[in-house]
Amino acid sequence: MPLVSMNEFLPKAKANKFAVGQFNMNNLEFAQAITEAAMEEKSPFIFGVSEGALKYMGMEYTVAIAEAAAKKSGLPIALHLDHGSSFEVAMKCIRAGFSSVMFDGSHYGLEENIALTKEVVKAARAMGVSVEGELGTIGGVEDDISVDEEHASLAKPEEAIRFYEETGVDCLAIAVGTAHGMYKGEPKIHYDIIQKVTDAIPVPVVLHGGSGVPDEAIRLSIAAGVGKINVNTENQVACTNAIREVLAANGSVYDPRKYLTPARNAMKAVVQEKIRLFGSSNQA
Ligand SMILES: O=C(O)C[C@@H](O)[C@H](O)C(=O)COP(=O)(O)O
Ligand SMILES: [Zn+2]
Repeated sequence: MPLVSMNEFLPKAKANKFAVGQFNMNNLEFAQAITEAAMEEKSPFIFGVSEGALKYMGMEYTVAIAEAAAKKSGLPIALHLDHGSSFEVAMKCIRAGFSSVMFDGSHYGLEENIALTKEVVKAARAMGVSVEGELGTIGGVEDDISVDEEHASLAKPEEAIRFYEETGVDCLAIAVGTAHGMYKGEPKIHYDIIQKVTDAIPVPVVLHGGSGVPDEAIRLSIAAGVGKINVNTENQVACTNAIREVLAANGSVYDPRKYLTPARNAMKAVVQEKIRLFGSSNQA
């Protein structure tokens, strides 16, 4: 199966109240772990690739790995640019084979964010590629760039509704209290904002910063209208902890397969648990 746009599964997610996981791809082992977990769960999923990860893996390898995963699994998989910073980056990804892009204009004023996102939607739609937009500022560390809680700001429902109406994005990330990276305490999620936006627009709300959010908070977010959830840090932590454990037990190991296999298994377990929690098992 070729890579698909998020519109292959997000409308179904919104209608049937489940969420599709965006699991960030940082290297081959991440891609294998995510794909194996999704195959066992028969779940659609999204490979999220940040600009930093793209620089690390290289465009050709990234697209080739995602295409190989789609071909091997037969699952509906979207290859999605995560937090794309410009029209140019989005177009470069689409030309290389990405089936979905996020344009993150959240650091611009509302008018400029709308205008820039509209341009991306117009170009992407012509090529059958789905688009995610973002409104409000999500706290934490995203692709090595840190936004402290003081500068994080919640999305305003009326602005989010207007943003959707004017841009026509396929899903909308809004700041509702989650943050990128692990939490010190528990995140305070504003379900009322999710619900107000969900009731007024036909596309799902996206929850960024999915790592470390308690299961019940995830369930309540999905019930309020979240249809796509991004997870990266939990996989990074699982991967690195597994490697640390192997090397701590045997410092003379030098074959990467000896520590990357447990790392891959640990990430697969994380993804499988998330897929079950999100309710997307057997939705492929
Ligand atoms: O940091 C990245 O490279 C990706 C994240 O921004 C992703 O979009 C996301 O929201 C995942 O959040 P996390 O699970 O808290 O890492
Ligand atoms: Zn994010």
